Order: sequence, then C-alpha cells, then structure tokens
Amino acid sequence: MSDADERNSSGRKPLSLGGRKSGTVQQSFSRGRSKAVVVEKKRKRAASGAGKDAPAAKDEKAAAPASDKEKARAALAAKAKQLGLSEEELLRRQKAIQRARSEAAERDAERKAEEEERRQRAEEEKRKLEEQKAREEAERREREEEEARRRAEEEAAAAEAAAPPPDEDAAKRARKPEKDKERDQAKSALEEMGGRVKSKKAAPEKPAPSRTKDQRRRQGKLTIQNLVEDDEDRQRSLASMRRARERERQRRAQGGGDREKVAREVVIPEHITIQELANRMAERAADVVKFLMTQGQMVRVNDVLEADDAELIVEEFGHKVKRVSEADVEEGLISEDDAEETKKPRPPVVTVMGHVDHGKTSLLDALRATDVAAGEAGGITQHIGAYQVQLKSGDRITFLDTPGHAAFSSMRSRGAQATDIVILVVAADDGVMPQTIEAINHAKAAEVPIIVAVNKIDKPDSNPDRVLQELLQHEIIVESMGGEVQAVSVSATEKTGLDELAEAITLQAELLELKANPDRSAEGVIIESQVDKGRGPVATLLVKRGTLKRGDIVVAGAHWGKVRALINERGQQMKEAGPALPAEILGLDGAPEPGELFAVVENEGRAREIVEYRERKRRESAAPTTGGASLEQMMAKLQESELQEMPLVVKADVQGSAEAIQTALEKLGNEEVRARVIHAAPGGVSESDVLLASSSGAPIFAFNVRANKQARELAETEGVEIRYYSVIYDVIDDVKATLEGLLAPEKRETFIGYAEVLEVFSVSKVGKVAGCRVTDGVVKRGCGVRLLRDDTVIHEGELATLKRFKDEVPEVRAGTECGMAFVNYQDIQKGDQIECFEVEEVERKL
Ligand SMILES: Nc1nc2c(ncn2[C@@H]2O[C@H](COP(=O)(O)OP(=O)(O)OP(=O)(O)O)[C@@H](O)[C@H]2O)c(=O)[nH]1
Repeated sequence: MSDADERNSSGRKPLSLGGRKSGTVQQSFSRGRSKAVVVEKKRKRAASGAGKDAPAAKDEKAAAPASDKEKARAALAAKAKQLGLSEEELLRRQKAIQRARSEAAERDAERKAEEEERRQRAEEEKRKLEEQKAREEAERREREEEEARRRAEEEAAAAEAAAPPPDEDAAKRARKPEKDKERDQAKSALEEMGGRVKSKKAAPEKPAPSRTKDQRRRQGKLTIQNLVEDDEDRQRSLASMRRARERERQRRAQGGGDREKVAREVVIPEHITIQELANRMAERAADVVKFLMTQGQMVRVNDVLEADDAELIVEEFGHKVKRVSEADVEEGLISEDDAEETKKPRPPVVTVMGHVDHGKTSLLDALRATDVAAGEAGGITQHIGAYQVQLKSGDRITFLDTPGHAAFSSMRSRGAQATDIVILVVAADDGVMPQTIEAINHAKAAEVPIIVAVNKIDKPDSNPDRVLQELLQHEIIVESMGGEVQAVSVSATEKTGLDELAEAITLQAELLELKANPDRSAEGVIIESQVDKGRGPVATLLVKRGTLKRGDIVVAGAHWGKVRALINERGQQMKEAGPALPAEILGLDGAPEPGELFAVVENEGRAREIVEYRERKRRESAAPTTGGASLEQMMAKLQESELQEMPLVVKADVQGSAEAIQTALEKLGNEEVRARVIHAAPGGVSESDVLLASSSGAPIFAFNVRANKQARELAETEGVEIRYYSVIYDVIDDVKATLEGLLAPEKRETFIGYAEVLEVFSVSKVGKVAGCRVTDGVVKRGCGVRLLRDDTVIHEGELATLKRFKDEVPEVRAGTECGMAFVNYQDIQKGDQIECFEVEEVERKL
C-alpha cells in the first residue's frame, strides 16, 4: 500500500485509472518481494498521434461504435495529461500542427510547379536562341559566300589583266591569310578560267565548319570579343564621317566658289566686340578668336577690337569691309527738315520771362485759368513745366514754365531751341529791372521774338508808359512807338488784358508760320526730368515734330526707353502727342538732362547703340560738347565761318562801368570786325550768364566782379572762358587785340630788283632757264617774280632757281649775270623783263 501511495504521490496514479486497457505484470524481486506493475498499452497509441490512431479507432468503432467516441476522448485526456495540457489546448495544438502540415504540403506542391514552369521556360528560350543562332549563322554564311564570290571574280579579272601565269598568282593568294572558303572560291574561279590549282591545298572542309560551329557557339553570348568587333565597325564609320567633315572644312577654309557666295558687307564702326564682329560676318565667334590666337593675340569674345584690326579679320574671313565712323550711329536720328508739303500748322511754344516777382507765374496761371501759384511756396515757380492751353478762339498755345532764364539758355546751348515766342513780363509798378534786361538779352541771343506784357496795371502806382520807355533803351521798340514789338497791358490778378495777350501771341505765331510734320516719328526736346520714387524716371518733353505714341522707343541724351505711358499736365493718359504738345513720359532708363533732344528710333538695338556711343563719347572726352566759348575757340570759329562779330558778355561791379565798357567795346572795330556785347549788366557772374555766353559762344569779361562757385563749375563744364579785369583799358585792349587778330593781315609788296632776259636755254629736268642780267637792285632766291613783255605783266609767280654759273646762290646783285627759272612757267623769251619783289604781311590795327 505504501508503494501504491508513493506512486500516487508521484503522479503515476492516472495510469492505473485506465485499467481496462492496461495489464498488470507481477514483478518478483529478491528476498521474496514482489510488485505488480501496470503496463499501459494505450500510451503508445496516444503518443503516435490522432491520425495514426484513426484506423484503430475505426476498427474499434466498427466493433463497438458506442464506445468509440469515449475511447478517443479518453485517449485525448490521457495524452493531455501526459503532456500536462488541458484537453482543449491539446486539441488546438493538434489542429495547428495539422494545419501547418497541410500548408507545408501545399507550398511544396507550389514550389514543384514553379520549378517545372521555370524549366519549361528555360527550355523554350534555349530553343529560341538556338533557332536564332542557326538563322544568323545561315545569314553569315551566305554573306561570306557572297563576299568570296565577289573577290574571286575580282581576282579573276585581275589575273586575266595581269600577264603572269595564273597559277602562281593563285598560289600566292592562297598563302595569304584568307578564309579558306574564299580561297576555294577564288581557286574554283581560277580553275574555271583554266588556271592550275594544287589539289592538295584545296579547300580543307573541316576547319571552316568547326570555326563556324565555334562562332555559332559564341554568337549568342555577349563576349568582349563580340563587343570589340561590333565597336570596330562603328568606329570605322564614325572615323569616316569625321574625315568627311574634315575634308569639308578644309574645302571651305581653302575658299572656293562657295565662299564668294556668302561674302557679306560687314559694317565696322570705330570699336567693335569680337562677338559682334562675328555676328556681323555670320561667322562663329570661336573661329574669330582662334584666328586671332594664331596671330598671337589672346583674346576673348567680349574684347573690343579697333576698326583696323576688325578690318583685317573681316578681310581674312573673305568678307567685304564697310568702315563707318562711330558718329554714324547718330546719323538720321535727328533728321533734316521735313518737306514743306508734309507740314501742318502747329501751336506756338511760348516761354514767359521776366524779373523776379513781376508776375510770371500769376500770368501763366491766369492764362490757364487755374490756380497753381496759390499752392506754391511764396508764389515762386519751383519747376519747369509745360502745358498746352486752348483759348476761347480754339487756338492752342503751349507754355513752357521755366524757372528763370537759365533753363531757357541751357536748352538753347544744347541746340534745342524749343521756344517760338518770349513773353516778357514787366511789372508796371517796378519797371525794367536787371533780370528784365537779362531776359531781353537771352531772347535776342536766341533770336526769338518778344511780346511785352506790362503786368500789374491794376496797381495804383503802375506806369505802363514808363516801362515802354525804359524798354527803348534795350532796343525793344514797341508798336506804339513805331517799332515792331507787340506790347499788351495786363493784370494777372484782375485777369484783364488776357485775351489781348492771347491774340498777340496767335498773331505773332501766324507771322512765324509755325509748321511741323505730324506724320512721322517723333522728335523733340526734354523740358524737365526727374526720378520719381514710385514711377521711376519721368521726363516732360515737348514734341517738335512727328507724333509720339505709347510703345515708341525713345532715345534722349544718354538714356533710352520704351514709352510706357504718355501723360498730359492734368495727369491724364494720352495715346499720342503731336507737334508742340508737351507730355510726361514713363519708361526711360534714367532722367535725361533738360534741353536734351529726344528722338524715336526703330528698335531697341539702335537705341542701345546710340546710347552706348554717347556714353562712350562722354567718357572719352570730359571736354564740353557744346563747342566752348573761349577767346581762342571763338577766334577759330570766326575765322572759319567768316563771322565778323565777336559776341561778348560783360559783367561789372556797377551799372556805370558795365555801360562804359559796353560802349567802349562796341566802338571798337571797323567794317570787317566788331564786338557785339550780348549782355552787359552789373553783378557777379551767375550761371545764367554762363549759359547765355555758352549758347552764344561768347567769352565773359568780368570787371571787378567774380563768378560764384556754381557759375565757375558750369563755365568749366560748358567751356566758357571767364576773364577777370580791374582796369577798363585792359578790357578794351584785349578785345581790340582779338579783333585785330581777326582782321586779315595786310600784304605789302616791296620791289627788290629787275633783270633782263638775255638768252633762253632749255635744260633737261628743269625746263626753260633764262640767262639774265640783273639791271636794278637785287634778285633773291624764292622771291616773287613778274614777267613783263612790252611793259605788260604776262606772268606772276615764284622764282624756282637762281644760279650763278652752276651754283645755286641766295641772291644776285645788279650788274651781275645769272640763270633764273620760274615755278611752273616756261614761256620766257629773250628780251623779257623780270620784276622781282618780296611780300611782307603786316598785321592790321584798329
Ligand atoms: N496787383 C497785382 N499783383 C500781381 C499781379 N500779378 C502778380 N502779382 C503778384 O506779384 C507777386 C509775384 O507774382 P508771381 O506770379 O509769383 O511772380 P513770378 O514772376 O512768377 O515770381 P518768381 O516765380 O519768383 O520769378 C504775387 O504776390 C502776385 O500776387 C497783378 O497783375 N496785379
């Protein structure tokens, strides 16, 4: 019992529970002890798994179907117990194992199917490959046969042509490393032609098929050999292409009929970049660079060439050269005057000038019927403006609102005379003042007609007549005083006399017959310009002829741009602006100087060309472009143009000295030359004076006054000479000397001797030589001569040779014989008289 208990405690008890299927074995031990051991037969079955047990279970089922289920469960329970698992767990595991097994079986089947498929595919490919190989092999063989046949035919033909016995040739050829087949072909051909061919060496059949077999084997593979062979073919064709290209290039380089066909006329300015030159020749810039390199010049495409170098290159490339001066880019920019029939009447352009506070702005405002002055600080005009006013009559007048006279002259000094009529505003209560005179002089220098507007006549202390009287002193003779200048009394504040003034303007305009061609590209002048923060460069311009349209490409001074917008003085957009119509334009690349001319060009390229040229010019010479106004320049100009008036600007410390100098200077001169004082006034030299002087090409004579800094700087840039004096006589002497310098020097003739022609000889290379005797005075080499025959002058010229015996001598005195020959004159006769004289140039005095 104790053992049984032990067993129970050791967990073996369950084995005894299934007693029905187990047997008990009695075991005998030593010393009489025995033990009964339960032998569990089922255990084995349970361990072998459910599947294996199934037939047994079936048997059992068949035998005892009722107990089958029970048995299975019991077995399961036993098994579960054995594994230490619950029945359900065991069941689940068994199921999982079963599932895993079936999945493994499935995978196995799939793998097998795939393998089978792959094998089939490989076989298929192999078959195809073999087929292809066979095909290629067949083609190759065909080609080879063809080739061999061709060669054989060629060789046969050659053999026939050559006398040596054909068999020898054939043998030689046979030794050449040619393909056996080919050789065979050749031989058979020779045989056919009766040649002897050694049968021993005839066509060993074996190597060929073996090689083809070998090749066939290799052909399918991508071997290096294959690649190299393929590449060789390709390289050969590339090389031949390259050779062909090279040949073509050489043919071109050698130049032939083709080159002539593309020879171009290449326009060469003074400077040109290599790129641009190449473009103009329609050649590659690289070729030009290469050419220059062969000439030892290391250059880049953007380098600039001189015209001479460019010319050489153009010729070298076989083109024709057309040299143009750089200045040619400007050609046609500002064109000549238009044909009279194309012109149509245009409104006058009027500038209002006058002394400070005499009412210029007020008058302009009154004429515009607007109120700009009220908005302006102190009522002083702050800017140059330009606008057009339509009068009640329908006539239009364009007003230039310039801040003083400087702008007027500055425009003129740039060659842009925009103003047709000057309105000289004189305050009736103030009379003619220094700036009034200045204005008169500016207008006169510009040769612009003046209309006097006597302003402020509403003022109680106004005296218009006094104004007119004062004007007389400045050669402004109004109509009421028998002159031609119109004068109108106005009041800008009361708005009286405005119609009369407008009428006077239109009348003057009619007299001037102002016309312009509106149907052409626009040209004109810049009135003012500025760089606006928001809008960029803004320029006010006045169209002088043509019509400016939006989108036009404009060049103005050193700037250019496409007109983005055209705006009138009221800020309204315009589509176009015709003659005498001012407009504000947007789109320029900078702010051009007031007074610069503008013109519309055909394209951006032209615009750039001009602007670049101007910029270059400006850099090259800091010297003024206006021609300058120094005494020297003026003299040169006067001598050139035979202009015999010397313009002057005089500034003096007081009115008295200014007048004195003016009178003294104007008294100088004679019928040939004279000084013309265009402006004489008291006060320092101002910018306005400099501009006036510059526009008239006159030097400034400053008496006891100095130029301010701005005026000095302006004079420097404009090239105006300012001479400073403190003694009136020095001024007069200088001007006198200048005028005397302008006078043509007097030629004085002095007779120095006479000679008589005794004999005339003909000397080779010299011509006729007169053998003479000097009868009177002296004859000098190179002196002037007159040939007198019967007391009549038949020739006047120069002595070419003067000889004593065989020697050239400087002079021959009276009573001596000598040989004389004339310059370019041969008709000398015996008995002629020769009058000798010297010419002396004597400077003339005033
Ligand atoms: N009584 C009267 N005063 C006038 C008349 N015209 C102008 N004024 C006054 O004169 C002063 C100067 O006028 P402006 O029109 O500014 O003179 P301005 O010539 O343009 O002056 P600047 O721009 O400084 O050269 C202003 O106070 C005007 O009111 C006029 O016809 N009668």
